Amino acid sequence: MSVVTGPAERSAGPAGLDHFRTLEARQQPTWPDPAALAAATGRLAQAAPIVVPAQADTLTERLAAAGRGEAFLLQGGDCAETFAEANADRIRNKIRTILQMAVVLTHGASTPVVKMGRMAGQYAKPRSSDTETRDGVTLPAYRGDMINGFAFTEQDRTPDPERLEQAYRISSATANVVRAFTQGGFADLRQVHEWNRGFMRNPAYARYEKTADEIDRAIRFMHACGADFDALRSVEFFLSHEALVLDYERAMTRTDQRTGKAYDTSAHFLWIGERTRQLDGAHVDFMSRIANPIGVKLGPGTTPQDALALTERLNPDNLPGRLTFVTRMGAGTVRDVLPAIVEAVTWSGANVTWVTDPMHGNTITSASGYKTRRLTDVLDEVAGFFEVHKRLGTVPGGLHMELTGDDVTEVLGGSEEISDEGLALRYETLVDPRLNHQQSLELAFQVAEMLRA
Ligand SMILES: O=C[C@H](O)[C@H](O)COP(=O)(O)O
Ligand SMILES: C=C(OP(=O)(O)O)C(=O)O
Repeated sequence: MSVVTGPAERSAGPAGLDHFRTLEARQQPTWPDPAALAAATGRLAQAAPIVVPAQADTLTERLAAAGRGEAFLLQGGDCAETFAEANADRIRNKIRTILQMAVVLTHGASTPVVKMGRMAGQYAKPRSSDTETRDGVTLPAYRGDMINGFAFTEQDRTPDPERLEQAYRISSATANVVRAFTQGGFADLRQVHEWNRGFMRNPAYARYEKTADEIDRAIRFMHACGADFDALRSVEFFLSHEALVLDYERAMTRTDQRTGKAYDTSAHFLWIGERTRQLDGAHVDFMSRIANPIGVKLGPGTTPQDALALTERLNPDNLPGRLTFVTRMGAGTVRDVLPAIVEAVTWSGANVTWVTDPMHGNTITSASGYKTRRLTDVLDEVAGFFEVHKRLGTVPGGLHMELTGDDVTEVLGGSEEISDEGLALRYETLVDPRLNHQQSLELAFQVAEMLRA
């Protein structure tokens, strides 16, 4: 835990943007060389933005619609992106998975699905412990490629500010590839539906055939009505990550010429994690001063008072779409803890978009020692989230998932059953387990059924 320090010339930045430097900032790296940090963030402060403020404003409108039940958010991507895997194949696979899920969810929800990647910036992780010990050797914990390397050597594990610039360059390149895939015909609705049909060829997935048939018929109906499918060849796709490393987020913040407001141009949407959402902490202060749409993760220890205080602090103007609460309670807890929070916020009149993260409250260690999750728990938390909102007459606005487009074996279960022994086959995540491509699609089909119900 440390107070973030930075170059003096920015300590009195516009609109108190640097006030966070006087507050406690949890989960920050201990940079060994302050001069190198100042040089790196100074260069970042001059760099071109990754996203522009107008796109962030568009997302605020989309999230407001999700808050009213007129759209549904699908946010997904790696737990921790890595520099090594920021290549076209991996990015394409992830986008394809999200697009496939989105078609199924659009059908289930009968509303537009807002598509958002945990991508192009998800390079920093909060950790339970500052250090890791192996065979009697203790080194700093791996905190994400933006900070240090995964290899267990002193050199790799020492936080290196040059990595902030590398994260910026790789995120910019990723954003470019994302735009190429989502604007260039790859997103064609008919093609995406064909991929889902391919998924159905596996007998294990026959139970989803009815939904696929219905989507088929809907597409043929649209075609018969003369729908312009060429206009559906590109999709809106937004970028997001956890705003954890405040030196990076501050350096990427620019004043918007149109409005004079500050926007963090590292992503359209940023969220504060469960471990850094202290009301008087640096993260909440910094995020209260930027105009992007933002999220806060709420774990099972959240009280209704905590949630209310966050709405007042982070969205004093009560702008719809500005604030999303991403609840991650755990399958066994969501039905007990979530109702009081939703009720209190709803009664206060605060505009909040409610999203479920069914991953982070359901992490377990397998008998074979892997950090994993059960697909059944993930689905159960989503079901609990829908049940609570249905009971209260409030709006379940979306899903926040850790997933990948590849055939990894990190989460237990699924129709192509991944067992405890199977985890070792392709366990590739550097921090938390992700749904693989097939599991992600299965989840989408099951959530579509919940949405229709
Ligand atoms: O993604 C969430 C956290 O970074 C992660 O769960 C922390 O994991 P740890 O307990 O292994 O540090
Ligand atoms: C760390 C994360 O989640 P949480 O803050 O909910 O634990 C995350 O989403 O990567």
